Amino acid sequence: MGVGKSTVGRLLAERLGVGYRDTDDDIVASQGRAIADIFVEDGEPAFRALEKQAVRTALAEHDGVLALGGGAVLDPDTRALLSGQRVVYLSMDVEEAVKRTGLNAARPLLAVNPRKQWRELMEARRHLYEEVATAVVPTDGRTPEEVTRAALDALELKEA
Ligand SMILES: Nc1ncnc2c1ncn2[C@@H]1O[C@H](COP(=O)(O)OP(=O)(O)O)[C@@H](O)[C@H]1O
Ligand SMILES: O=C(O)C1=C[C@@H](OP(=O)(O)O)[C@@H](O)[C@H](O)C1
Ligand SMILES: [Mg+2]
Repeated sequence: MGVGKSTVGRLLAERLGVGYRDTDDDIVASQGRAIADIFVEDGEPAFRALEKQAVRTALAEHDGVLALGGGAVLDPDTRALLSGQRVVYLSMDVEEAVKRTGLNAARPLLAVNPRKQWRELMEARRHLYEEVATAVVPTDGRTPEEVTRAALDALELKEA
């Protein structure tokens, strides 16, 4: 969360001259509610079910760059769908994460004690990110443009 998937995903799509899509945006559009409201009103399991369907639909319909939410990889079927795709894992350390997400109430899982929550989520998820990734791109101390360039290099893709 907060590493720059949505920001860099959009830039990467621009550089490649392909479309961009973000499963969180798809969920917000189809539900007509913010992510935080879905968590509060329906709970996390309901959000994960929507997310699983959103990823499945986007992977079937969309040919370009797709940004996922940080928890999408928790679902084993989603991880299976990602195999055979180019998947970039953007990484950062906890202090950078707190800077990027600190004052933003849009991420319900970081609403209370963000530093501790972020560390715990990463401990639980890091191996899943590593499992699905075909490229790992560190983002600490890099601008979104620099991260995008590093992602293009890691994927061995050229700008359009
Ligand atoms: N490389 C970066 N350096 C500094 N800030 C960044 C960088 N990438 C993204 N951000 C900022 O961090 C916040 C979270 O970015 P976002 O793209 O929404 O992350 P994600 O989709 O991974 O949660 C935004 O305010 C964004 O402008
Ligand atoms: O990591 C997570 O569990 C989540 C990440 C968020 O997306 P970003 O990773 O784009 O912030 C969003 O899907 C939701 O708040 C849950
Ligand atoms: Mg995002």
